[in-house]
Amino acid sequence: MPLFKKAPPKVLVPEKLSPDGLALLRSSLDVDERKNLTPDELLEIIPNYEALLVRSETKVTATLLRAARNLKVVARAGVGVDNVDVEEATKLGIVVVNSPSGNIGAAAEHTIALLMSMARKIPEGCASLKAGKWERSKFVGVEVKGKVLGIIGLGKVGLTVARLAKGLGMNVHALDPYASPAVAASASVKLVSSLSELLPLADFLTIHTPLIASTRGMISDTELAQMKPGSRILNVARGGTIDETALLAALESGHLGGAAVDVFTSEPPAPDSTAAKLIAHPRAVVTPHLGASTIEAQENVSVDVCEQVLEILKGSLPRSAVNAPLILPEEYKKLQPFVRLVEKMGSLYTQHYASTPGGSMTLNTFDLIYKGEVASINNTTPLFAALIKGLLSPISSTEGLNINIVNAELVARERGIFVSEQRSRDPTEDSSYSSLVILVARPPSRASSRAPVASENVGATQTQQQRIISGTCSGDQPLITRLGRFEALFEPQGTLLICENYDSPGKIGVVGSILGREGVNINFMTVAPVSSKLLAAGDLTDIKATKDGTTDTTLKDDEVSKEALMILGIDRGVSPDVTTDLVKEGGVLSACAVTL
Ligand SMILES: NC(=O)c1ccc[n+]([C@@H]2O[C@H](COP(=O)([O-])OP(=O)(O)OC[C@H]3O[C@@H](n4cnc5c(N)ncnc54)[C@H](O)[C@@H]3O)[C@@H](O)[C@H]2O)c1
Ligand SMILES: O=C(O)[C@H](O)COP(=O)(O)O
Repeated sequence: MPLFKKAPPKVLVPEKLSPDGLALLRSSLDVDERKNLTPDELLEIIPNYEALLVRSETKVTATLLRAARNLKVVARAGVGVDNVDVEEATKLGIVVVNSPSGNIGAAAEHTIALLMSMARKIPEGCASLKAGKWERSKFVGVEVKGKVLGIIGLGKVGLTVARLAKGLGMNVHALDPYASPAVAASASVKLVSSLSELLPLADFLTIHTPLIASTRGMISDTELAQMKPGSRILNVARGGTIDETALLAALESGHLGGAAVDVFTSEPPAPDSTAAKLIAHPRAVVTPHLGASTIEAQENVSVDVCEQVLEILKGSLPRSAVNAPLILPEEYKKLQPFVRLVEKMGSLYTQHYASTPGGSMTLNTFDLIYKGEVASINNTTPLFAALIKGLLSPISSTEGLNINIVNAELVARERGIFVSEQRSRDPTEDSSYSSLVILVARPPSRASSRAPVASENVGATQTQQQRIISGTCSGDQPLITRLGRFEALFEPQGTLLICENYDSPGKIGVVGSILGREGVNINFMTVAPVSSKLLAAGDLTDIKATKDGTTDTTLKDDEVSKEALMILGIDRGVSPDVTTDLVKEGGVLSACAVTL
């Protein structure tokens, strides 16, 4: 069965990405590889695409994002998202994902390769030999063993570089105000507390920070002057962390013994720029942003982001959204089935309750209650977003309403939907389920669109029985366990016909023949009786509550227990005429079709 019901979503790939990831997309998406597009060409075609896959060359500007009417995701096949206007993407509800660790090893190894090249003058020796010369005494290098490597930024790449450098026998000192002393100690790295402490120590200095306000121009004339004469510097992080003019001057004056640079303030550097002069300097070893350019790293990042693109276009959670609350990888597996469940519950709510004649979304204030094991999920933002998406997707065009974890709260606020999330770690009242999610509609009130998850006490909801849906997950499979006053057990999947009726002989046959007349096949059927707990509690007013919140005065007390919901899985949607006939001719109390 195709993954997407309509035409496959279109994906634009304007840069070279490893085919391994793209192969994952091609079976279900329309992948368009268009290299060497000018910014104007990109702007012109971007409205046709739902996903954009880039590396560091494509500038994903605010103008481009605003023009991208159908864009749901920008995937950066790499770490740095400095070429993407993440703030604008967030405002527009476009998810930005990256691959935070796919190229770490490659970047660290490239740093070591440049370090050794610079120490042993490999590029110069190589160029000289290729030019037909044999100049052995000209290219005498230095050993790195026993030398001090200073690292600025002891994150993923910095720490990997530290470990590799320790293997080469170097003494490693690092400056990173946010690094864990325990992690540094585990890699035998001595943490220092300031640049002025680190710079005079280092024989080699390497930068591994992001380019942010505190690191822009972090190494300039003053800092270079504090380094040992003849020391060497490396930048495989981001252009702009080292001031290129100051670096060129320090090389020209002979103060620095060498510089190895993979990244530049402007890429590719303009012909007459300072960076171009730096590149031309004889003691500079340079590469054109090749830190992540290994077959392995490109496979890693490509597969990583392509998987995420598929997830997002299917409406699921991305692993590494840059502009969304972080979902811990260990929570992802646990969360995913519940995200699907809650979205289905929201959609069922709108289609079942809002489809009541005269019904509407007037009950727009909800309790979303997590009970049992699901209550231990710390980050419930994806569940909140799934509810908003489920509630609204049946009543809005998918193009217009691009709800995701990034913009759900804003959309909810704009739509006047208020959700109070509550949790109870107590076992669920129905001990056969280890987790239950309960959605209860409350009379409208003005509150925050998303009240904090806090309460351990969910007793307050017990009187709000009318519009209530509860569900659980069996493995990865969402199941609805309660719909209104009926105890159910069905998969919220496909088109379902939900009929309320008196549980009497022959009813199923009549419904079946009306559907047969219309050429509708029944795939499965289940009957949901009135909740035994409600009957035991004897609150008949509550039991007699109708779907639209009023009380059914025609229902005799002894008839209550005979009521049931008939839930039929059918192979297509049915017209309102069919549901009207079911009530008129089939003798059911109410009927509605939902597609989940
Ligand atoms: N050349 C390439 O192809 C290539 C490949 C991969 C990564 N990178 C770049 O390498 C850099 C590091 O990547 P990462 O994945 O290790 O990032 P990371 O976020 O894991 O690590 C960055 C570290 O810098 C530290 N830091 C932040 N501000 C600092 C400051 N003012 N002083 C000292 N330390 C500071 C942070 O605490 C963090 O530990 C990034 O700029 C990334 O874009 C380049
Ligand atoms: O941020 C990154 O991942 C690196 O700088 C690699 O960039 P690239 O994908 O353009 O090689």
